[in-house]
Parts: sequence; structure tokens; C-alpha cells
Amino acid sequence: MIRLNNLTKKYKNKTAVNNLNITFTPGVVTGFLGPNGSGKSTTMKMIISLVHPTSGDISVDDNDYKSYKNPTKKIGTLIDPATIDVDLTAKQHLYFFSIAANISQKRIYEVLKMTGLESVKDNKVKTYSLGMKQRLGIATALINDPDVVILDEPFNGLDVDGIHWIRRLLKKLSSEGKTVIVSSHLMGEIQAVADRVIIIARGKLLANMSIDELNEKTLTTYSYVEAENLEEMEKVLKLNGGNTIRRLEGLEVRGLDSRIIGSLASKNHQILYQLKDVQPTLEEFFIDITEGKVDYISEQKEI
Ligand SMILES: Nc1ncnc2c1ncn2[C@@H]1O[C@H](COP(=O)(O)OP(=O)(O)OP(=O)(O)O)[C@@H](O)[C@H]1O
Repeated sequence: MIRLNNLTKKYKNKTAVNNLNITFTPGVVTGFLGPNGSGKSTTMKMIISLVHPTSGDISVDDNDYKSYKNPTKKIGTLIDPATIDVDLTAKQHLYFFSIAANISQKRIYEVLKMTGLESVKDNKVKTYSLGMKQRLGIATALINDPDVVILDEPFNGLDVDGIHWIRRLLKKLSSEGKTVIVSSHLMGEIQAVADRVIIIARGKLLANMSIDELNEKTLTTYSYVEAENLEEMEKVLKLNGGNTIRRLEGLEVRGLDSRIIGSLASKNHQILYQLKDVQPTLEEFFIDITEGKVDYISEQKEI
């Protein structure tokens, strides 16, 4: 379990991470979403003490990460595959890592197999595609069979097979009770694999919800209403159990069927300019949140 408590990171005048309070729980794949530059990597680097917080703190299973004698057994990370020495082969790279962390040589073959790199293990990393480098980064993250797995943009460079493979892998890791955190700037990649979704933008937490809540919000149709007297129409809708959000010239309405909205307008002598059903796309939802139009921070249940 990883807890971020009022976590903030400032670089001179730039606030990269702004007062984050998040808990990442075991047995759960948490998708960490945000546009480029939103603070995902900085947060992940703070979890493994590569970057020091300006204020706030992080606990890893109730301890400071730096206090662990065998840190890669606690957290395995893929943060930047570009840090791998490209003149080494995959086997050599994993060998040096295993010696440094006192890991059995048998495990090198296990992770090579797990990541589909067995047949290219003796080729130099510089001959690898981006997707193969990602696989090697993931092999490195998993070599010490850590309790927590943090993967920063692992889908980058992977083909369709690679994306399916990584989804299965993440599900397997969480089913083993590991805490799995996976970042992406693409909602679709995360929705297919995460149990929980956290969205940040400009360093701030904007959404923290289960995938079921996310699906409910994005898969449920809502009504869009424009009326001559929008204020009055909003009052009528709210009085009758509708949830409304102001949009452009109108209202987004949930909890009331558009036929009911039409009849409520008629009964209350309201003139409607528009009334339509809207099916939001996932990307629209993401953009709405990250542009700060709506907040969806829901209560995070402790497991
Ligand atoms: N070492 C640094 N010095 C100064 N500013 C930094 C540094 N590292 C990150 N930043 C800034 O902090 C903000 C957050 O960056 P971060 O890399 O954490 O975002 P991100 O969500 O991971 O984005 P990306 O997906 O593009 O990597 C950005 O504005 C970035 O320019």
C-alpha cells in the first residue's frame, strides 16, 4: 500500500505536483492518467525517492521507501527505458541488475520468458525496437518479484499484441496481490486494464474513481438542454431529481429521461431550444476533466 500525503513538488516557480492525497492499494491495477506534463513521472519518481518532495510525504507499506534494505523487492519500476545501456544484451543487463540486488540467476530466465525476450536475449539492446526495450524495462521491474509494480507509460512503442500482453500481465500481477500502478496519457489504454483510475492535470488530483464509476459516467447517456430561461429550467429539473451541469449555452442533465425533461418543460411553461440525448466518449470525458470543467473526486474506499 502506498500513501501520498499532501505531496507537493516545486521546481523553482513551477509546481509539478500540487498537494496530492492518494492511496494505491494491493490487488488493484491503478491507472494514473494525465496529459503530458501533468506530473505523473514526477510523482512516480518521488515514490521511489528519485525526486525529493518539496512538502508532504509518502509511505510504502507504512514505512519510508529509503528504509527498505532490499528496495527493488518492495517496488519494481519502469520509469525510463532510455537509461538501459544499449551496448549490453538483455541477458547481460538483467545479470548486472540481479548481481546488484542479490537475485538468483534462474529468475533472469523466468523474466525473459515472461516478457517474450527469450529468443533475443543475446542481442544487444541497441538492435531492439522501442517495444522490445519496453519489455526489457518491464523485465527489470519484475526481476525481484516486487510487492509494488510501477510502470510509467508502458504501452509506448508496443504493437497490438504487446498491448494485449501487457494487459494480461498487469491483471496477473494484481491477482497475485501486488500493488500495480500504470501511467498513461491515453484514457483508452487505461480503461481496458485498470480497476481504479486517477486523473491528474497541472499536478492536481482531478478524479479518483473505480473503473465501474468511470464506465457509468462515460457509458451513460445524458440529455443536453437549451432553454429560453435556463435558470428557471435548471430549477425545475433539480426540483424533479435531475443533476445538472452548465455547458456552453445549455445544461447537461443526468437522472432524468429526455421525455420527462420535455414534459417537465411543457408543464412549467418553459420554452426549449434544444433537447437531445448525448453519449459521451471516453476522450471527451477525459478532456472535460483535465480542462477543469468538472471534478470527479470520489471517496476512495480503503481495502
Ligand atoms: N527536473 C525538472 N526541472 C524542472 N521542471 C521539471 C523537471 N521535471 C519535470 N518538470 C516539469 O514538471 C511538470 C511535470 O512533469 P512530469 O514529467 O512529471 O509530467 P508527466 O505527466 O509525467 O508528463 P509526460 O507524460 O510528458 O512525461 C512539467 O511541466 C515538467 O516540465
